[in-house]
Amino acid sequence: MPDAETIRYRAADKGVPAAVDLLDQTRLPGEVSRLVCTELSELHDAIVRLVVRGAPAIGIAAAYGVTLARADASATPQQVRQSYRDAIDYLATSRPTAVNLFWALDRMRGLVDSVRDEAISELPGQLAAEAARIHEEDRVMCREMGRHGAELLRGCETVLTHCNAGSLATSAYGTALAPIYYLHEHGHSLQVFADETRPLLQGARLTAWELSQAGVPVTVCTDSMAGGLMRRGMVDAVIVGADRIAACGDVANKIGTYPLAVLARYHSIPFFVVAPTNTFDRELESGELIPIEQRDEAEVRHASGHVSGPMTVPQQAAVINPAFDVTPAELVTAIVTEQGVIEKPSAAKIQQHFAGNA
Ligand SMILES: CSC[C@@H](O)[C@@H](O)C(=O)COP(=O)(O)O
Repeated sequence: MPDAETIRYRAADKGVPAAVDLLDQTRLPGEVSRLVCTELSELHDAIVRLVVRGAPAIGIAAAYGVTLARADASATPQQVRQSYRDAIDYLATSRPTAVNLFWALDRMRGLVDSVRDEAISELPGQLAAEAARIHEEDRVMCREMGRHGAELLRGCETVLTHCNAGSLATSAYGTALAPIYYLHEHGHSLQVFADETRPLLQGARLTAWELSQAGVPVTVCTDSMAGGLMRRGMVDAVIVGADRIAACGDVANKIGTYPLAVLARYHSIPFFVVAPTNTFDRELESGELIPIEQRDEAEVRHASGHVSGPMTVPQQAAVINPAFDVTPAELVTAIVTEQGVIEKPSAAKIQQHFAGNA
C-alpha cells in the first residue's frame, strides 16, 4: 500500500482551526502533494474536484469536514446545532452517487440532533471523535473485505479492475484491491490489469500508482482493450468497487463498469464487486433509481480531463459525461462485503446477508 495516507485530520487546538489534510489525487502520479482544508468550502471543492474520491473516502472526508463548521462564541445551542446542520446539508451537495457520503453525514447529523443544550460545548469534540470512528471502522472493513475476497480469487492468476477502488479510495487497503493486497501479503501475487478509466484515468493514474508502490505487478490497458484481453484468455476475473448498491443487487460504479460485466458474462469470467455494507442503499429497489452524477463536459473534451489539456473533441460536437453506470445484479457473480460473500446477489440474498449479521 502507498505510504501516503489518503486522509488525515488535525483537531482544533489553542486557536489553530481543525484541518482535513488530503492526499491530492488530482496530481498523482506525477506529484505526491497534500491539500489542507480548514474551510468547509475548501473541503466541498476538494470532493467536487476529486482531490479526494472513491465512495468510502468521500464519506470519511465529509465526516471530518463537518467539524470545520464554525459558530460564534456567543451562539446559542440552537444556533450551534444549526451551523453544523447547514454544514452537513452543504457537504451533501458535493457529489450525488456514492451513498457512503450520505451515510457518513447521517451519522454526524445523529450526534448533532441528539446533543442536549447543557452539553453543547462538547459537541465539536464528539463530532471529531465520530468522524475518527468512521475512519477507523473503514480500516477494519477493508481488511475484512480483503480476507473474504481473497477466497474468491485463490484460483486466479490475472484479474482486471476498473477505476480505483484501492487504498486511495478508502482509509487504506481498499475494497476491490483489498483481496489483491491480502493475497500479495500472503505470498500470492496476482497479475493486475488496470483499466485506464476514461475520462479521468483513475485506473492509469491511481490504481497503477498504488499497486506499483506496493510491489504488485500491474499492467495498464485502455478501456477498449478489455474485451480483446478476455478473448485471448488473459483475464481470470474482473473485480471492481461500487458507489451504491440497490436492494436488489444492482451496482452503480465508475462509467465503463457495466460493459465489463457484459464482456465478462460473454467470456464466462466471474465478475466480482467488493463494497462495505454502508455502500448499500436498501431503500432503493432498483439500480435505475440511483442518481448518476453528470460531470463537466471539459473532462471529455480535453486530453487531461481538464481545460488545460489539448482539445480532443471539436467545439461543434456535443459530448456527454455521466460519471457512473449501473450493472444489473444478474451480471454480478458475487458481492463481497466485510461480513462475507453474497453469491448471485438478489433482493432476498441481500436481505438475508443483512439479517444474518444484524
Ligand atoms: C472503493 S471505491 C469504489 C468506487 O467509489 C470507485 O470504483 C469509483 O467508481 C470512484 O469514482 P470516482 O469518480 O473516482 O470517485
